[in-house]
Amino acid sequence: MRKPIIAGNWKMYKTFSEAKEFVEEVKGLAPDASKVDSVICAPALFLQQLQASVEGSTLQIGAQTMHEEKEGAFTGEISPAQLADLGIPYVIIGHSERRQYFNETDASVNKKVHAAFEFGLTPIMCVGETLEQRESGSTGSIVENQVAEGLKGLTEEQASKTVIAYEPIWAIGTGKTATAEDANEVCGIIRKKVAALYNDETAQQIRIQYGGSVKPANIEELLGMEHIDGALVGGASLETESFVKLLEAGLHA
Ligand SMILES: O=C[C@H](O)COP(=O)(O)O
Repeated sequence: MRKPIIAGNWKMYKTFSEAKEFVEEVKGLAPDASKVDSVICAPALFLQQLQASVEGSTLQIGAQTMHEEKEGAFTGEISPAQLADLGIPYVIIGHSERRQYFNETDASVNKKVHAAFEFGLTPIMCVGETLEQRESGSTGSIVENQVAEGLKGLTEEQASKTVIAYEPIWAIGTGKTATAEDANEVCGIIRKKVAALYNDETAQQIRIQYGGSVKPANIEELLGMEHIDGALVGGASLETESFVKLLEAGLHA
């Protein structure tokens, strides 16, 4: 039985005051951590204070990206060592917006995933196809390739601890959700690929999230699917009420 992981990705939304107020309100409402992993991936600027404010609660704080090097002359970047030093447990790697606007590639995603493990962080590695790729029937091969390249060189143990977020790019922030069946089919392809790259045990352990216009109205159906173990949520993670509902849905998955 895989533990569901519901993660909000705030992207570049919220001021620090808004973020702190949100976390203060939600931290007492997050489910038992032995049943659901509840995560907010906040802007880097807020991580230290939010991490301090969730101490002792079941709400966890994650980062939205990081550099692959431990340190160096990389103006504006944050390193895995810096995140680890703050006690941040999760980091999103290779979100489609990072791939699209910040030139991240499967090769850089792979370096970052390795760096995350080196510093004790759990990567949430994003994969997903464009609308054009879906319409041309290449979703499966695109996603399989992203998974193979992203996990390249990881040990079996590391691979089993990686969280993979399947986010069809055409469903992000558009209100268009993949049907639960379609999302499950691609998550199944991902699990099968992990089995081929490693083995069945690793494939059964790895957690796969769906992301793309997830909201309280559709999360239960998505989480009811065999291969969907959680959600990576943008818009609906910005309001306390809807985020808490998403976390509660994790309890019934
Ligand atoms: O990381 C989250 C995804 O980009 C989904 O965003 P969305 O829930 O606003 O569609």
